[in-house]
Amino acid sequence: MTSVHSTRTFHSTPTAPCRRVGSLSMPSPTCSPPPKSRICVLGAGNFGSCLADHLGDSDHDVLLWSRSEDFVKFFNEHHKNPEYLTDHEFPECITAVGPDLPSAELIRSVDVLLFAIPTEALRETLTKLRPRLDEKALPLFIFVNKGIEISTRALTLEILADTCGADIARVSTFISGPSFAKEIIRRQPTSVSVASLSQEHAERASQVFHQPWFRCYTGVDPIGIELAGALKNVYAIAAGMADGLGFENNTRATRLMRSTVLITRGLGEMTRIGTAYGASPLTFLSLAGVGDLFLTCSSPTSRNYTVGYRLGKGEQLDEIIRTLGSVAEGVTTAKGLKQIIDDLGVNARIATAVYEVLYEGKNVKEQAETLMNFPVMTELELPEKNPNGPARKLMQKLGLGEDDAGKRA
Ligand SMILES: NC(=O)c1ccc[n+]([C@@H]2O[C@H](COP(=O)([O-])OP(=O)(O)OC[C@H]3O[C@@H](n4cnc5c(N)ncnc54)[C@H](O)[C@@H]3O)[C@@H](O)[C@H]2O)c1
Ligand SMILES: O=P(O)(O)OC[C@H](O)CO
Repeated sequence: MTSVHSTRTFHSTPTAPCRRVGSLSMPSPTCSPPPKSRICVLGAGNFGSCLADHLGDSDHDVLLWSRSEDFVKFFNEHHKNPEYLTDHEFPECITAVGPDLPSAELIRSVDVLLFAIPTEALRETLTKLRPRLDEKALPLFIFVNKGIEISTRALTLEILADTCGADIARVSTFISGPSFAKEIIRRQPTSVSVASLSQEHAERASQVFHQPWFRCYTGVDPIGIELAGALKNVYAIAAGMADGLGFENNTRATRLMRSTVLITRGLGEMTRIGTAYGASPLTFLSLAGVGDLFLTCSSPTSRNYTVGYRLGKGEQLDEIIRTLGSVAEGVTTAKGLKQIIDDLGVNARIATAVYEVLYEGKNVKEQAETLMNFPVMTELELPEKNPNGPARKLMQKLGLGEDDAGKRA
């Protein structure tokens, strides 16, 4: 078995921090600052850009890869992103690279590869990167996407195993939690879940990101963390739909009441699906679980909530996607999730209703009425842990046994 990352020591040049704190005045870190790392962020959309900015501020050397030649030129000249977060001025220590994917030489020179591209684009990107990886000097792999691949229903952990192999997947790390790019860029306090099958790698990734304004909490249930991040987007679409419908009264208090019910019922549903899948039910109480669900279901800043809201107002999905200007992963995830729900035989009425609006042309108002007309039901039910669930099969693909899965879930 290849010893992934074992030969790698992080760059640790002790330089004076070039930290710029945004609108919020934050105290200096109480812990010692993380060693300076060289990081390549893949994806220069909203999230890749804001994380590059945060990491640059945290005194790391940052390369920001984009597939657009125009972006690379514009960014390096003006230190601004021409398409996303356009008002923000980025620190000069961030260099844009691209449009070709990072070369083997560039990858050998970095400590961290941070992937901030949509889930649907990952398989292709990782497949192309694989031949450029030097197994003796692999960087730390970190992923922040929140989705399920439509055609395979795979989580990123599985996409990674398929494209880069189990050794890399076992030590890759997933960051998820309530975190809007627009707020991170303004240094609003943010806290996230950081999970890997390897606690050591989750801790390393956390050291790279952790600051008083960006707090990291580690865990070893990446399957649960990935599911939570992907599923909350589907419930955010549902919450947006409910608010878009308005039900005659759309005061803030009424909207809050609607989203509170959806969040609570959505959390139960997410936890049921996750448990049947083989994740730990506890993971859905994390920042990536209920934390992100609360944020995304109750904020118009969310693109997924916005998709739902505009559907509730009667707009067509094609038109919403065409004009959104950014990815809403809940739309594709709803499709993969529907297959997972059917395979697992889990009761997931909200996610199913969202799927039927998005892909079967069902009417939003009728779906809401159907949900509200279901008879009395047991409020909380958790399926038995499924010993043959998808998580177990994924663990086997990663060369890990039942005991390993059991310890984590
Ligand atoms: N924006 C947020 O607040 C936020 C927060 C947490 C997580 N995320 C997650 O981060 C991921 C990226 O989101 P975002 O907000 O940056 O989206 P975005 O739409 O703002 O940007 C997506 C980026 O990915 C690139 N991209 C798309 N397809 C690609 C392909 N085939 N190959 C290479 N690059 C490709 C685009 O060019 C763009 O730079 C999503 O999975 C999202 O769920 C976003
Ligand atoms: O804008 P959304 O709906 O993709 O949500 C962004 C983040 O996932 C919120 O944590």
